[in-house]
Amino acid sequence: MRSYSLLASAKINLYLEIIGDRPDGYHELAMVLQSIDLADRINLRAIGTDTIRVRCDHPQVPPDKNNLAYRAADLLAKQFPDALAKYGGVEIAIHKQIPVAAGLAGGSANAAAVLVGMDLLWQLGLTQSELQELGGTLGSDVPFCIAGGTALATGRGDKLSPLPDLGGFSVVLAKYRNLSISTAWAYQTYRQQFSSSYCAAEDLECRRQRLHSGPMVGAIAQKDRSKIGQLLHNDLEKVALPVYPQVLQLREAFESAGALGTMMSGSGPTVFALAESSQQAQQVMERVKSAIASPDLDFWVAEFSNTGIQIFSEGNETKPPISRV
Ligand SMILES: C[C@@](CO)(OP(=O)(O)O)[C@H](O)COP(=O)(O)OP(=O)(O)OC[C@H]1O[C@@H](n2ccc(N)nc2=O)[C@H](O)[C@@H]1O
Ligand SMILES: Nc1ncnc2c1ncn2[C@@H]1O[C@H](COP(=O)(O)OP(=O)(O)O)[C@@H](O)[C@H]1O
Repeated sequence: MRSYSLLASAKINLYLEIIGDRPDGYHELAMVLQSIDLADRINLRAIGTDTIRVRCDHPQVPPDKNNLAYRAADLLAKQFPDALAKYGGVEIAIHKQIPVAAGLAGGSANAAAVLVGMDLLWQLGLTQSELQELGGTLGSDVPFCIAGGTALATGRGDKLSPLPDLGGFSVVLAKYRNLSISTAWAYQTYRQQFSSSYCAAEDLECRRQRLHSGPMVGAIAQKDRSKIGQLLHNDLEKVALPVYPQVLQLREAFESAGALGTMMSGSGPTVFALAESSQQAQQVMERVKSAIASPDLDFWVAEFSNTGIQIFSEGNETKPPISRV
């Protein structure tokens, strides 16, 4: 096969707790990550020359070496020079639906899709854990984006334990179009403000005591939707909401809109709310739209998904991914 088309799912953070510093300079985390069916389309095509080309239809996404999708292809080219010589380079076309720098892991999902797709294109035969090992060198969220579904993520977010699938949840997401939050800024600011309460890397007892993800994991095991809604948590809200009053206002509007629960996703600024059905999600969205009448606010209604990456060979297409509403 000379080309593949893939769908790369966004994620939301149902739970994000910062435990302390890590020797590698990152933060030790406990997160619950969830794939949703808001997805980018990635088309991969073998090309004659030994180059990597990226095209993307989003003005904020660099179509060059800084693109995470490019970096994923380059990583494989360096690891497997014989495959590059045998099969040639690759053209990566990215059709963005996932908003950029939004806390939804769009770039990580694109890198995950390139790793999964090029493994097929170059017939490398890598296992999922080998792909995740490679993905972890590109970004902390990439291993989850390869696996997808519902997972507990620890370490810097790259150590995954699968959790039971949470089918049947709908989710409404909202983001101010021209507002982005840098992940590095969010963690750095958290460190500046809260590092006095961090557990030291070697203090395992402190780390164990700090961890509060148990009730959320229990609620997921029981598929207790209202409990899951109540237990949503994100430590990064503590730095983002005071600095971005429009995100705080959005959170408050969702809080009053009758959803199961609401939270900022990852480093933000996207805010999401969980609903029992797509009908309830639509109602929540309409209430928030009438509470905040801003032309700069974009909304999406999506469903929880149990896959990270979906693969289609050329000509084997399915319904188009979710788009903005
Ligand atoms: C916050 C989260 C929550 O899922 O997602 P996003 O909001 O970016 O989607 C993740 O932790 C982001 O993962 P990802 O975006 O892959 O992060 P990376 O590229 O590995 O790191 C970006 C920057 O965030 C900081 N970082 C990241 C992960 C971590 N455990 N500790 C950190 O301190 C580091 O300063 C790093 O420079
Ligand atoms: N393929 C890609 N898709 C989106 N953003 C990308 C990509 N490659 C690089 N980037 C850059 O990565 C940064 C983070 O984007 P993204 O992954 O969408 O956000 P987040 O880390 O909040 O989930 C942006 O500044 C963007 O320019």
